[in-house]
Amino acid sequence: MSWELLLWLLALCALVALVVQLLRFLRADGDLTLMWAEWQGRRPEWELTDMVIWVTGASSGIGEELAYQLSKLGVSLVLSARRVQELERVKRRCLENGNLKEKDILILPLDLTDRSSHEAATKVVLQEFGKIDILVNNAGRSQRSLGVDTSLDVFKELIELNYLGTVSLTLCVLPHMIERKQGKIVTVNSLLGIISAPLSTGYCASKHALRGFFNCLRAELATYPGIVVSNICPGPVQSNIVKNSLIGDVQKTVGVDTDQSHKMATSRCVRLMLISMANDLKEVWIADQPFLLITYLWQYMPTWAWWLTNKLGKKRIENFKNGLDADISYFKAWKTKHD
Ligand SMILES: NC(=O)c1ccc[n+]([C@@H]2O[C@H](COP(=O)([O-])OP(=O)(O)OC[C@H]3O[C@@H](n4cnc5c(N)ncnc54)[C@H](O)[C@@H]3O)[C@@H](O)[C@H]2O)c1
Repeated sequence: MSWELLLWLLALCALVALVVQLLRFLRADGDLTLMWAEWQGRRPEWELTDMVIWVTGASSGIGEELAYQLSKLGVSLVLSARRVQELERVKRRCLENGNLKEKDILILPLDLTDRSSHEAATKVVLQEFGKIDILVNNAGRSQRSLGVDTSLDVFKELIELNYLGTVSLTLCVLPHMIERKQGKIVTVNSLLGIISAPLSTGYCASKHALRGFFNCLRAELATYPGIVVSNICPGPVQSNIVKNSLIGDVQKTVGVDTDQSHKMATSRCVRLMLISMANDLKEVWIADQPFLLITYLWQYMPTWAWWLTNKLGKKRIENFKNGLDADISYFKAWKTKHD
């Protein structure tokens, strides 16, 4: 074989490898660090056992699914939200399908906006289990209304709940982690804590604030390498978030279920969250396409990203005004299925 042919063959192989990697990248449903951790990293089944894990917003959606997946790992669970009956339902399912016993799950009712209750709640967990290894700040609420049609009370409520409530609970738990020089603070943020979209002015503001707070906190805790501060940033995921979203008035929510088949399955999002926790990742992006690509674009080419955001944003508003899920139909063909 001539040298020239050999070189052509090598170049062809390199091209095929590049195309394969590009296709993999396009089909990924997490950022590259997360995908690497899923492929080569530590398994949640090895890393997260024997831990005390406190999950807020455990009565529905991502928090509920997190409780189910954690209950299979042999941890001690603290389940918090406002509705005790719903938490009891989640606890029953954890006991039926997981590896935990009654004494391993504590139901701890908590309203995140009632900041005066956070210190006492933290004491209850410490009295019950003696330590808190992971705090999962998951409880939160979204918004579906144009900024111009939204009362100031809605912005206030979203900041009180998503931002101040989360910060307050974290500040109650943090001294305990500092004393032990270890722990993980895992906050379910959103891609909307990085990028922006119409109909979510107040929600985006609260999640951007949260990301700023936790990124600074992580820098301040650099002298405690055993304390991990992690931002989980999902794109659209199946849950009750849209149904519970505030519309222009703080007393009003969307209130109805819309088709969610285009969104990532809750179980897949939670599995990737567990991989992130097992590998101490600082920030992860979890989303199907096109949301991941749009986020990369925001990161590297903001001006182009704005062009695309404005195009998709028009569709988002149109969908919502037609009574559909705001994100339902821009790029159905891109959707990747993992479940
Ligand atoms: N589902 C998505 O598409 C998506 C995308 C990005 C980020 N998130 C984030 O994920 C987190 C979980 O949301 P979800 O999608 O599971 O929605 P969800 O509505 O199904 O669950 C929200 C949970 O938060 C709890 N909660 C609400 N207000 C509370 C309060 N005042 N005090 C205590 N608990 C309260 C609810 O009871 C519920 O358990 C939120 O922080 C949300 O911003 C969701």
